[in-house]
Amino acid sequence: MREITTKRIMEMKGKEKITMVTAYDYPSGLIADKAGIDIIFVGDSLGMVVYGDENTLNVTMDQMVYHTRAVAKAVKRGLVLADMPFMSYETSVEEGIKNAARLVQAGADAVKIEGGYDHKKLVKKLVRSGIPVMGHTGLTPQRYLRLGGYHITGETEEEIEEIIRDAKALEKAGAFAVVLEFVLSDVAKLVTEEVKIPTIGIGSGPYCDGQVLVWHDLLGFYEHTPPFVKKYADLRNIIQLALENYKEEVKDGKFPSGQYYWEFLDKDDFEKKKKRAMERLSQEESED
Ligand SMILES: Nc1nc(=O)c2c([nH]1)NC[C@@H]1CN(c3ccc(C(=O)N[C@@H](CCC(=O)O)C(=O)O)cc3)CN21
Ligand SMILES: CC(C)C(=O)C(=O)O
Ligand SMILES: [Mg+2]
Repeated sequence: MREITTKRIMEMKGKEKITMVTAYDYPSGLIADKAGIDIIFVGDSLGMVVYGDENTLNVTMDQMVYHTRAVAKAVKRGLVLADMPFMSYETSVEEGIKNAARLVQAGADAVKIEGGYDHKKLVKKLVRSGIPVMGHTGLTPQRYLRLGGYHITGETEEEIEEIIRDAKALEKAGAFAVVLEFVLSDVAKLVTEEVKIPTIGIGSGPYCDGQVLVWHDLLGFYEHTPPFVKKYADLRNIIQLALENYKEEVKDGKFPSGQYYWEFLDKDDFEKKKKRAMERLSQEESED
């Protein structure tokens, strides 16, 4: 059992801000855990930031299982959360349960689904089966085609109603928290006040109970990140400089220098062994 449980996350509401970051492999899981992040999240943003797709719709259960396993091996303290990918829970409650179980068996402590009200039956069944669930409302990227892109949410009264309805349905069904993605901050504040479960914001302002960002965005791997991202490091530039340096040193014959390779100390010994090896080779060649 890891130190951070869904129970601990729920108790943090109103007391301590919840921190969450995505991770997709062993080294990122290790670093996020060592940094003391509360929730280490294998998001389906995987499809975009790791696999280079323009949306998250091509991510498969097999990919989520594979990446969850790598992250789970690294994380000792934080809560490991895994996204349910597109069409892994929409077809039926049974399908959703089966797929959530695969993520748990790969090492996830909880799963996240997009939506709330539409999936209350699934959430209830998962929680009863022992699988903690996080919901997700506001901008739901798995509805990319219907939404026609990634836009801010909560501007109309219908949208405000839908976001609150989702959050309340999730709370009632037993979800332990809800992500509010790209929601106007006034609306995110209202939702945070209206439900007892923690709200975790991304692009939704400071009134949420916690914050989540995508690994590649906050570490500066891209030029084009969503407008709500603060870049805490410029790793793309650091990595590019390191690679250019490596390239130059190889081209100039500076790498590898003495400390990075090994040679015979006794050159006579080498000459003897070389002679015998070469003789054996020409013997074999004449036999072929
Ligand atoms: N790397 C990454 N970071 C994310 O935060 C993230 C993903 N990928 N993929 C899934 C969703 C999609 N997200 C996004 C992506 C782009 C915008 C964005 O650029 N919005 C622009 C244009 C919106 C419009 O066309 O109206 C904006 O200025 O708001 C917002 C949220 C957030 N999520
Ligand atoms: C943007 C976050 C909340 C997400 O769902 C993901 O990274 O997949
Ligand atoms: Mg996601």
